[in-house]
Amino acid sequence: MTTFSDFGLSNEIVKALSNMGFEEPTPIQAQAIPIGMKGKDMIGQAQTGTGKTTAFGVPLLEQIDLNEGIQGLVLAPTRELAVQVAEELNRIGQVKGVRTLPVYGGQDITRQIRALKKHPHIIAATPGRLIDHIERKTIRLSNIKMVVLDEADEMLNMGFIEDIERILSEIKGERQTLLFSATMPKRIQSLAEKFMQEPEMVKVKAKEMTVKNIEQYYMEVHEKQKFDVLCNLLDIQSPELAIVFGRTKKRVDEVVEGLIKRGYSAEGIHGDIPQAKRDQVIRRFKEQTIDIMVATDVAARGLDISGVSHVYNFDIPQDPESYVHRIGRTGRAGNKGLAITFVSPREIDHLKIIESVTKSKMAKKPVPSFKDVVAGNQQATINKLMEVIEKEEHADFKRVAESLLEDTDSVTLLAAAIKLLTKGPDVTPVKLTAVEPIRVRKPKGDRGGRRFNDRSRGGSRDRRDFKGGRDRRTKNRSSNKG
Ligand SMILES: Nc1ncnc2c1ncn2[C@@H]1O[C@H](COP(=O)(O)OP(=O)(O)OP(=O)(O)O)[C@@H](O)[C@H]1O
Ligand SMILES: [Mg+2]
Repeated sequence: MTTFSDFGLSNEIVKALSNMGFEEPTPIQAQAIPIGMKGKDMIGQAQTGTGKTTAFGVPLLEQIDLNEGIQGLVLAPTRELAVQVAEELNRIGQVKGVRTLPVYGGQDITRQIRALKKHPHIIAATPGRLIDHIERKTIRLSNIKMVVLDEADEMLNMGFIEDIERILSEIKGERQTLLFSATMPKRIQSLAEKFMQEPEMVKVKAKEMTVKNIEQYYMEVHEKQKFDVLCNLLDIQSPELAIVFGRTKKRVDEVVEGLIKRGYSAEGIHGDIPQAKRDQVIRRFKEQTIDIMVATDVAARGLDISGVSHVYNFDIPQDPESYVHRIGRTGRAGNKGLAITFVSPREIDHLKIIESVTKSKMAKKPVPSFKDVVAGNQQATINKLMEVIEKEEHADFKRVAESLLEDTDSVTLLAAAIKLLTKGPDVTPVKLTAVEPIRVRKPKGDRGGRRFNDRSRGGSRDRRDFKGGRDRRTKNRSSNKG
């Protein structure tokens, strides 16, 4: 068995990894850490949830000299991801004393400037805000030894290329550049050629782009039925935590509103929601104060939230990469997960393209019948009853129960209790604006498909959703949006 100590790491880092419960390196870690430690440039690809953060984090942390300034830089496409990467690097780096600071748009810049004065060693940033700091001279990149582009392909999709170029041009001298993602569209090649020196390709071989421990299904659902089917599934499957992906910000808002009307605890996250609120939603979701998070693709990449048992694609994703990343929010670090994609009848061709590019098959699952829903709700009640018994929360009620049993038999009493506790069909009206189905557009003389690999030319994605929200750089710097 390979262990982390086989890589010639410092005792502090080995200890930190063991404190985190990482007993052995994952395949991408086993391949990437030795190459990273040699100082080589690298392109790393491995499936979602397989530990890419630690794969680049360890060689990065090992290079840090505690007496120097900012020496490492991780760029990420979204603000939440920058925060999460910083958290993970801080956990691994703490025994050694390495400090990582997240720097992202939407957060008070003076607060960031104050934090920068405490001399972090590594910055995990979204490109737009980092450029703000470079311009203000509150961050200097002159000592940078290593740059990591996490979710590099997504940063390209979002049009961050110029920002990245600008940032890298600020870094003089020798630098090691790493580029990581679960998906590597061909376009990455040009990025690599431009910014990297003879990069090693590290790819964890897998037949499918998605991990095996995620069960994948699709349901053929008419637009108008989607909301009721979602509610039924939530009742039947009672996910520990669920992420529901919708196509647009408006869609997310409407689904959240509908879910709340029907009594679910749900909140939304998308690019127009103020950063403080976005942070709060993520926090509440992690703490399981809410158990459903409805999101646009802003939450599709990199987020690692334990307990996410179900992903529902309320709207089918625009492209195969998005599908891979969305469903990859479940089934992480070897856990099981379930992903269900709603497909309207006219989107079946689009579904086939996703299946063929990702080389994974989604089994068709029938929409739940009325009987399934009733049975599901009853089962949920029974689970709740058994949980009370297990936790011994019923002691105070024993006396009442005994006195009730003097006049009524136990089966009758229990049946009445189950009836009372079981959720009936909730038909509270919910209004959703219909979205157009995604159609496969076949270019002349082409059977379609391939072009979906290359989103930069596809252009069908709702870009408006990303403005500001995904830290896109805006012209108006003073708004501090990027
Ligand atoms: N060696 C290890 N042993 C056990 N758990 C690990 C190990 N390495 C990482 N993990 C855990 O696995 C989870 C997923 O890791 P990470 O977020 O780095 O995945 P990823 O490959 O970057 O996924 P994505 O493509 O979705 O960004 C995290 O909770 C992390 O703490
Ligand atoms: Mg990641």
